[in-house]
Amino acid sequence: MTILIEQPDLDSRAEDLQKLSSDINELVLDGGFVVPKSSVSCNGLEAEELVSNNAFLAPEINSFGRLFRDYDAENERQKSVEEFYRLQHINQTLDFVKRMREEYGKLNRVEMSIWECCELLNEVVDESDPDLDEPQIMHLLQSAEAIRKDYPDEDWLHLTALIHDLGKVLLLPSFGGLPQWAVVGDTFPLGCAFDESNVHHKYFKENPDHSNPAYNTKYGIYSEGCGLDNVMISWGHDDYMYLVAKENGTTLPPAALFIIRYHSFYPLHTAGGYKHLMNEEDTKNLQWLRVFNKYDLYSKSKEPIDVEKVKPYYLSLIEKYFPQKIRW
Ligand SMILES: O[C@H]1[C@H](O)[C@@H](O)[C@H](O)[C@@H](O)[C@H]1O
Ligand SMILES: [Fe+2]
Ligand SMILES: [Fe+2]
Repeated sequence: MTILIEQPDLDSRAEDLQKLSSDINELVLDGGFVVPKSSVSCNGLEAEELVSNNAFLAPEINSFGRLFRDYDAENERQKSVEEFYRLQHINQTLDFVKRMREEYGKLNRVEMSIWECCELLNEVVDESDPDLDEPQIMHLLQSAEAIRKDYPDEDWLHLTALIHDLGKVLLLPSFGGLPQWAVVGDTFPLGCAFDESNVHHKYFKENPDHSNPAYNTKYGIYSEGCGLDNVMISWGHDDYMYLVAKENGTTLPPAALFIIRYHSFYPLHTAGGYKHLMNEEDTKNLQWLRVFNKYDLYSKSKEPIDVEKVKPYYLSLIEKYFPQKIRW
């Protein structure tokens, strides 16, 4: 027990509190990323072994003092998040996704390096996220540094974390200035019934595909085990960044591309919906995505990262896995 004999001045109390909160954060992070280390390499794709032993202890509260991904909480922020999902669920249709993929697949808008894009992301605000109001570059670095700490030898995972949300530049005018509902938020397949594992599922009722008999059955236009590569997923930052990485000839492994492409597909990777569309390869890659997801979600905190300090490391990874200038 501690006995306080003197009332500390306000400044030093504020400092103490800050220190305490950063210690707690440190603890939460340490406790939050307990994933068994192993020497598995990505090419061996033995993440399964790694995940099944996963002793993961997730932190319970986000930096607003609330549960992570609590879409039913009663507060102002949730109201705007819900409005975001209403628009997203009404406007994402199979036809829209097809048009977007074709249009953005041309990669004829901008030429720049990966790091330049990281810096651009600071201009971007994500209205779908109930857990984050820090600049996006902090989120990239926080998730990359957290996964690097637990998987020091898997440098491909560090870079994957750094770039996974870069597709959010679609919100910027030079990338077409798409509306939030066409860029962020959880993703889901089009061309088959909307599963109840989607958050705020009720708003799909107003989506024109909902009443189309070709699209509103369990399989819709797909078949059992057809593979996610053949499924049209709602358009946004995931699929765009996947296209950018792939078409610019990244040497990142397939698991990295899978993570980038499906990291917002919570209805599948967290809620377990739509599994009937997966093939064997998806099942293997999903193990890595699940590892990644913990770091993506639970590293969101107020703990700042010294950008200049870590920048040289990430520049070396970018150089290893990407050409200098790439097409966006
Ligand atoms: O609000 C979040 C955020 O926008 C993430 O970047 C995305 O990956 C999530 O799935 C989404 O729900
Ligand atoms: Fe994301
Ligand atoms: Fe993210």
